[in-house]
Amino acid sequence: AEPIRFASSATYPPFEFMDKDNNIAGFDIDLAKALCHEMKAECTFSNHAFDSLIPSLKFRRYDAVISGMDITPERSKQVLFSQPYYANSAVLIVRKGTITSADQMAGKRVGMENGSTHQKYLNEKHPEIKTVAYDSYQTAVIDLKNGRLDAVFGDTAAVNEWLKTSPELTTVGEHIADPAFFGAGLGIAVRPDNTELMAKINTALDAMKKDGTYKKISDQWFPQ
Ligand SMILES: NC(=[NH2+])NCCC[C@H](N)C(=O)O
Repeated sequence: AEPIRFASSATYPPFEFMDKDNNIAGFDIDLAKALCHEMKAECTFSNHAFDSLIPSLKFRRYDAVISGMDITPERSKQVLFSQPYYANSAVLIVRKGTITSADQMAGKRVGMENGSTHQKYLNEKHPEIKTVAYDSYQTAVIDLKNGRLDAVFGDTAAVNEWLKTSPELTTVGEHIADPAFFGAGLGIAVRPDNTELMAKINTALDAMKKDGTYKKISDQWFPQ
């Protein structure tokens, strides 16, 4: 059988990142590997810029995208999403002792990844904030630390991971989960005509949610 080629943007721990041995790793990767085991399929993984994932999926460079990707109405016009596999929310981070409340954000420079739902949300809902687009969240966080940005806006689970290694940063304001922008959770995407693969993925997800495999992987990456 042909392998299933998965693509991710591996700059977003704990979802996907390059580990110290330069292997792609993370919650999404472990989940995809378990899915492939369940589907009795061979899987490969590759790393790309986040904003190229959907266009290259359409060009058949790979078969599926798993990349901390929100299931949004807009993306659903271009790709077919699986059932949600993770419920998320978004939050702002700043350097401690700078901004203390979300109502101080007017005119501030906020970084986020190009093509992300966070970018779209801020551009549409908060035109008073100056958005700065980055190739990857990793670079945005570096610029927040060195003062080129006032804040970074990202998924809560990813933000929590950055905070672990950046004691000088902290969250500010509420967690945002507006479904019009952030959808119904994270999903795996395939081409719209690939209903066969999607049916297999959803069946495998159901089985893994039922037999405890999903919980085991989730507990490992998101310890309570
Ligand atoms: N692997 C990544 N870099 N993912 C970024 C995802 C950001 C956000 N959850 C979105 O769907 O737009």
